[in-house]
Amino acid sequence: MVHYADGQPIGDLTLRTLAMPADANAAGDIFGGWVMAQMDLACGIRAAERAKGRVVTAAVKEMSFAKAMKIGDTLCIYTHVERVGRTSMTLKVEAWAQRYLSDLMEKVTHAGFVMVALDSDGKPKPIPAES
Ligand SMILES: CCCCCCCCCCCCCCCC(=O)SCCNC(=O)CCNC(=O)[C@H](O)C(C)(C)COP(=O)(O)OP(=O)(O)OC[C@H]1O[C@@H](n2cnc3c(N)ncnc32)[C@H](O)[C@@H]1OP(=O)(O)O
Repeated sequence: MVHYADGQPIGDLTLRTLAMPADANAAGDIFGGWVMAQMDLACGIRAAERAKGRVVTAAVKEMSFAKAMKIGDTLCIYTHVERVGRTSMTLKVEAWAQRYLSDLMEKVTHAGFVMVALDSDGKPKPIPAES
């Protein structure tokens, strides 16, 4: 049973992974770019499921790093499809750290991602109705 320090996560748990020494600077802080890459992967998974096919990241908005992620923390990424347009969708993404060997979960980062569905030629394609 985990304990959430900053309210409850919004969205569905889409990805979990462990922050390793190779992902950190000399002070043990995990690089923001690594966290962002994991958020991109989570959005790719969630958006591909919704679009039922290939997607790309068109834009990343409102990203802010509220707390540091440390070596040994488990990164938990939650995604929520906030808006579905014609070929694009906007996802709200939250990154939480389950602190090393503890049940404490803290929100470290959040952002908005715009993902676009593509056809096999790499052109934007309409997102199908939800089934
Ligand atoms: C089947 C189940 C599988 C499940 C399991 C799958 C697992 C498998 C997971 C793989 C996960 C990989 C996830 C990697 C994700 C990357 O890392 S992809 C690499 C990085 N991204 C790129 O390289 C994208 C490069 N850019 C492009 O290709 C083009 O600019 C784009 C994004 C396709 C847009 O093309 P365009 O010709 O400008 O298209 P346009 O018609 O003007 O706009 C299309 C839509 O995008 C919107 N848009 C375009 N630019 C922007 C912007 N800057 N801001 C906001 N909206 C924008 C438009 O408003 C429009 O929206 P709608 O009104 O149609 O809803």
